[in-house]
Amino acid sequence: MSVGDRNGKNAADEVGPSTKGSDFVVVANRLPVDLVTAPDGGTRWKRSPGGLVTALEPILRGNKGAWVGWPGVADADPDPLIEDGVELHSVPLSAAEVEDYYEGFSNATLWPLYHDVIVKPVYDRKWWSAYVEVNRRFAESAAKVAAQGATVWIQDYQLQLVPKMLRMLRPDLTIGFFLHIPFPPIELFMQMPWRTEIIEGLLGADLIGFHLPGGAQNFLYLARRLAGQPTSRGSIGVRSKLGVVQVGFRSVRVGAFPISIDSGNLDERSKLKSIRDRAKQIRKDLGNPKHIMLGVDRLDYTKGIDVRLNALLELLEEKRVDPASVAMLQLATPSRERVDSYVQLRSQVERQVGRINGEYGEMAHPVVNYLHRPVPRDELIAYFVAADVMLVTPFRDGMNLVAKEYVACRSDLGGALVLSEFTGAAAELRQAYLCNPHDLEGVKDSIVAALEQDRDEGRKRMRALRRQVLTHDVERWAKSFLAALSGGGVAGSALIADDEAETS
Ligand SMILES: Nc1ncnc2c1ncn2[C@@H]1O[C@H](COP(=O)(O)OP(=O)(O)O)[C@@H](O)[C@H]1O
Ligand SMILES: O=P(O)(O)OC[C@H]1O[C@H](O[C@H]2O[C@H](CO)[C@@H](O)[C@H](O)[C@H]2O)[C@H](O)[C@@H](O)[C@@H]1O
Repeated sequence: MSVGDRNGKNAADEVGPSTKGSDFVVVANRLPVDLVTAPDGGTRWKRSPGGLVTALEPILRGNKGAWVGWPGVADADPDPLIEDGVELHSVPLSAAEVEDYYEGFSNATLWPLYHDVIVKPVYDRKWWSAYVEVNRRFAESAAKVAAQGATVWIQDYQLQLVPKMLRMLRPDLTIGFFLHIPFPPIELFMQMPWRTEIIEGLLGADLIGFHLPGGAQNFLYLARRLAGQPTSRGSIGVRSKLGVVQVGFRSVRVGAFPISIDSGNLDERSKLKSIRDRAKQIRKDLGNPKHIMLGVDRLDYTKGIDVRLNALLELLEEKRVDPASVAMLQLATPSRERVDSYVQLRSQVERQVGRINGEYGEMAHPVVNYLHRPVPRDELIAYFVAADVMLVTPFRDGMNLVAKEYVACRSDLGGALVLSEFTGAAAELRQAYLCNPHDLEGVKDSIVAALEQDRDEGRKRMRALRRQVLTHDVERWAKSFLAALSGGGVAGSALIADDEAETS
């Protein structure tokens, strides 16, 4: 489905946006579209249904829904597309805004700060101004699109000021916010020069969702401390026991809603003969090694790609792994390529791959096969089916959907998952080979344990992992958040003010 070309509309989609507005609006940094080059050389917009879109599409369709977001390219402003009752509204960004709001404040300030300061966050006043300005534009766009009394669901760290801005423009709306990345420990968040503005921005929502109870708990503390609002005490549960911040007459609820994937669909696709055959072919192409190890990530310093490569190098050096018996495949999707730390990471990873292959590879048989590009969905599923050991070793990750995707694709109960304790997924996938990415010896031991696992032990682990992933899919995530937003869920009771909190 196309979304209009760069300068005009696609004939099929020449329908104006709804005049009364939408009853359900998703606001996210990105629109679910890609700019593609057509055979005639022209550029066109094509829908790109990621996990979030898949989860929300039925709700969007059933509720005269709309999606507000940036089309992902500087200065692009495609006309609204309407299909099956879902409208896509673009928020255009200039090249300077992409630099200051997206690459700068979002991805060189917030991203590293919220990921345990793995690289040093940059605090730049110009970037902050751009962040405020772009958040205002998103809020204004959502305010125009939403019908009277509509529900608006704002996504992620790029848009933390939108809840408050939108509430001021449209007090009639029900506003939800979900943070897809970790909410940092209090002492790290306190570095942020604009910390109070961010907390107050989020408090414009009626419900603020995090992946894990710990993030929600950190937020409650900061709402007391920085915004001076009384909050509930008591622990927050997973999809239960919500916390409360009292903001004047409004009760803002805070909870943990771990995201997931369309696990049923992956499970089904992974059983297709075409995918099974492709998995066999991949093994053959890799020289029929005894073990295939796989990494699938955006090329991001949070993902610990360097950790697993270091672990593999040492295992080869120590002869705990035989280079003739393993092949590793590392897929690394290019990401945020103009941000310094990402440029450096790419050189580092490519140096490590070169070193391992230089020392341990054979002609036409490298130990590490490295692809710096995204691969088509079915090809990725075939890699998951082929991989004996899946390596997921982030230093910090909000959830990590790749870990869940691998499990969903293993209906054969084969394979083993090595998973960092510092991912959101580790809270649910307890039967993985869990490891601490800061402890290289521990990572090496986990890899060896996964490579050498007994077949029955492996099947037992995979069965338990699959039970979790297949019963907790992305639809359940969306429904549980939206049910809580519309008034469900158990709120914490007693409120606690900052001065009491300090002494209790
Ligand atoms: N090289 C690749 N080719 C295709 N899809 C990829 C590739 N790398 C990552 N993905 C997909 O991108 C998504 C990444 O999600 P996740 O693991 O949660 O991390 P993040 O959102 O931080 O990148 C997954 O759905 C994964 O399958
Ligand atoms: O939009 P980009 O800058 O290209 O980045 C891609 C997305 O990365 C982040 O993903 C996070 O969300 C996942 C789903 O909740 C979660 O599993 C993962 O741990 C997070 O890192 C980011 O949060 C998105 O906004 C980006 O679009």
